[in-house]
Amino acid sequence: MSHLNTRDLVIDIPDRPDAYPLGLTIEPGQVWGVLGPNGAGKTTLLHTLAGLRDARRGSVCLDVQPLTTLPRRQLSQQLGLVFQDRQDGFPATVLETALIGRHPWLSPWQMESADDVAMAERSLEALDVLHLKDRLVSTLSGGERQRVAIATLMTQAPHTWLLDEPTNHLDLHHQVAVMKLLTERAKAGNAIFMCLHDLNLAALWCDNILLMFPDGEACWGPADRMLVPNALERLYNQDLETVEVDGAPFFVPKRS
Ligand SMILES: Nc1ncnc2c1ncn2[C@@H]1O[C@H](COP(=O)(O)OP(=O)(O)OP(=O)(O)O)[C@@H](O)[C@H]1O
Repeated sequence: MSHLNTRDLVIDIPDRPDAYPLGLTIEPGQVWGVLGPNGAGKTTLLHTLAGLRDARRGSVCLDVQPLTTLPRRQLSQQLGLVFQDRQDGFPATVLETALIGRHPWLSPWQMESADDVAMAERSLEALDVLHLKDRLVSTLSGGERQRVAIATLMTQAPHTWLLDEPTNHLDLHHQVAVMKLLTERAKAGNAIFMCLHDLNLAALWCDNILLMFPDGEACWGPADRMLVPNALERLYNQDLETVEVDGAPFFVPKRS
């Protein structure tokens, strides 16, 4: 299995000075949470890790091979991305959308097999949207669409999963279900790297945390070392109260 890693990576945010260089190794079995205020560069980082944006400096590698030298198809067998926003390019059903996840594994013009369909259906079931498989994606609610996007990534079955705010639009039950699913995938050997806005979901489910500050500073490491009130208050410019629930910290914003 390939490890996604960065060497002295400086993401490219136009008109901003260089941010702190990132030297990350995203190991199989790990669940990473990326936290930071709006505009800190979380999505830019994710897109850079996926090879969709050029870095300003440094490199992103799968093992020792720079992403830029890998054919797109090979890359999408190794890593996949759930975007923060999606546009419906053309009318497609939920099942057809999930099956797009198989494209990196098929040759040009090859039709999906019964195994591919079964895999897509298993993913839709895991995300609790199988009952919607014949519906047009354009008719779904925000949370249903989000779950279809994660099911599509699951159908793609890359080693490394990059997710931009995967719990966006999800109700509480489905937020927990998705975090559980991601943790299970990590236990099965996948590497999970996601941007989150919910500190408490990060505290409950992530074992590694990257904090991205608006001035370009960054720090990363085990969750218990990163999720400390002082750092988080500075990160969000927001006073926090911390309580412990089931052995995990729970952060509540102070009203004044
Ligand atoms: N093509 C671009 N041209 C100019 N500025 C850009 C471009 N793309 C992104 N930016 C800016 O880069 C900064 C980082 O954006 P990014 O989407 O990575 O932040 P984020 O941390 O994901 O924010 P959010 O929490 O709001 O999703 C923002 O200030 C954004 O306006």
